[in-house]
Amino acid sequence: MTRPPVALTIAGTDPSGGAGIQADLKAFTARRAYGTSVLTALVAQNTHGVERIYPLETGFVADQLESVLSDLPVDAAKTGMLFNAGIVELVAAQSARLGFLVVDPVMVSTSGHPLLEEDAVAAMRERLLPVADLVTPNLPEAALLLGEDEPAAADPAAMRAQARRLLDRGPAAVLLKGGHLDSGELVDVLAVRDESAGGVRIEEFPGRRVDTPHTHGTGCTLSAAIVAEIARSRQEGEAIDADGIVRAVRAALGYLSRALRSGAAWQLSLRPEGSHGPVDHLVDLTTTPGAASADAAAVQEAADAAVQEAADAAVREAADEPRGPELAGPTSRWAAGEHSQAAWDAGADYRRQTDELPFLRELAGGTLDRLSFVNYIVQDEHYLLGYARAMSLLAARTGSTEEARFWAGNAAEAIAEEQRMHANLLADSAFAAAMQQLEDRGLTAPSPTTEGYTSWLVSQAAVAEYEVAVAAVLPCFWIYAQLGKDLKARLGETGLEGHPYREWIAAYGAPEFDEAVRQAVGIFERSAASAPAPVRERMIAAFTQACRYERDFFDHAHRLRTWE
Ligand SMILES: Nc1ncnc2c1ncn2[C@@H]1O[C@H](COP(=O)(O)OP(=O)(O)OP(=O)(O)O)[C@@H](O)[C@H]1O
Ligand SMILES: Cc1ncc(COP(=O)(O)O)c(N)n1
Repeated sequence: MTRPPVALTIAGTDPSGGAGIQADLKAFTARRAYGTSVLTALVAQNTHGVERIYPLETGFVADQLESVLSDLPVDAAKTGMLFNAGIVELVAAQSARLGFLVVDPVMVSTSGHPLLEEDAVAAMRERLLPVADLVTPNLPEAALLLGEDEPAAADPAAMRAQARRLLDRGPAAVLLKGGHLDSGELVDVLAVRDESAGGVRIEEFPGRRVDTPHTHGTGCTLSAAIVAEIARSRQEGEAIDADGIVRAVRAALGYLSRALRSGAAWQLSLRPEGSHGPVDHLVDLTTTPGAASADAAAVQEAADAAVQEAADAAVREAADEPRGPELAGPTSRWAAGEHSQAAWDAGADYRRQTDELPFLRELAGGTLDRLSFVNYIVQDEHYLLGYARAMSLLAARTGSTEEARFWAGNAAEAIAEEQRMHANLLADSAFAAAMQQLEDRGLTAPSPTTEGYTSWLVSQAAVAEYEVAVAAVLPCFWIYAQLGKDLKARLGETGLEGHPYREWIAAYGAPEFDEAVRQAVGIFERSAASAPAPVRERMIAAFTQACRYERDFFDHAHRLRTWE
């Protein structure tokens, strides 16, 4: 029996999705934990501030908690906005059932609105702090937890001292967040009980400030990410000692930093003036392909580079700098590491030639001749069957259950796609008429190019090294995803409306397809990383050859090329 790690958040809502329950659930999901939630207050707020708070009855908060705890094995939990003393007391009383408990002592929103009643601060200090495994105050919250007259720490030395004093109040660890420090260099200070380190271990996490107003919900996101890390460790049976806490905090800070940098270039609010937007909670899902496969440090680096690249691109775009004419850029968002990036680079010439083909230009412009398009679809149907055969062979050859499942699933999906395409074509009378013309001209059998490409794929899948066979099938995933994305970006929502080839473009630009591409690139990267150099060379050669076939496939379909 398997189950995912289970994380719980007890907090208020943010309908604009940047903070509170909504941020927590996104962070849980992005960090691969099953998210559950108990609401304390409904809050009308957005990136400009809090409008109104509608607290829920303590009894109803207790009922929700019971619904979750009586049914699900919560590995770790966090509290956010608890709003009043009654709810703080309730959570403290239930703390033993919450797994590893992170208390984010939310008191005031970024916009300055109180999120905790004054008389609840004492309950937080006396009842919740002592039972917490980790408390994550920002600078003003730490001061208030220590006492009414305590000044907020203004430098790392004062932060260390306050973190130690908070630890004396009972929690197992304190993460004092320095987001409110008045400097370009930020530091968060972690104090953890650790007998092997003489009682208390202090870790500092320095970081550079991201120059952005979009910090709404950073505290919520960070504590939720820590909970997800710890829930994963606990579900895997690890005890959470000082090392475990340090590791979880470090991983969560890395994620937050990527999310902050990725969201920094967003302009989400309809009224940008004075808006504090959210971070990009999903950053790891959209810019860290192959995350599960490669080694953690490399992934972190690749993710950081990818986020930086995306942020830079967005900034360039905002500055209206002229951009190159190419559809597909030189680096791909899907590259999972050096090997997949090297393959992508090796195929660059063929991809550029593909982008410049009349087929794709006319397709984007909606001027592509219907006969050419239908011919392409008919050839693609033949192709998909060959492709499915190649992937079935990969499923049969791999030693990994996970990879077998991936290839077999995609083989089945390719056949289903072939059948869908066929049905869709025949359902549209204009396309059906074009199909009849093709039949009349004897053009419905596999063309020499289709025959060549599919036979080559099946032979690679059958007799080349597994790694090389993976490389041969990869461009079909990757090039299509890139083309779909580029075409969609080029046309925009309005450009797609009423576009004659809308469905085809939408299918390849769809997020579901992204995930398949991410996995296929991940398998390639993993295979290459453990392959000897000559095999790696053959992988690049096979990848390039498939890119060349992709180019010819579009071109020859366009030109209705057939047997002489
Ligand atoms: N501009 C920034 N650049 C980089 N990191 C930041 C920035 N602002 C905040 N952080 C980081 O975000 C985390 C939360 O910081 P902060 O001290 O602002 O907590 P908070 O006030 O509880 O957050 P919130 O904005 O949700 O209220 C910390 O790890 C902090 O270092
Ligand atoms: C429900 C809820 N919980 C927490 C915060 C704090 O987030 P921020 O300080 O970034 O506004 C918030 N605004 N709303």
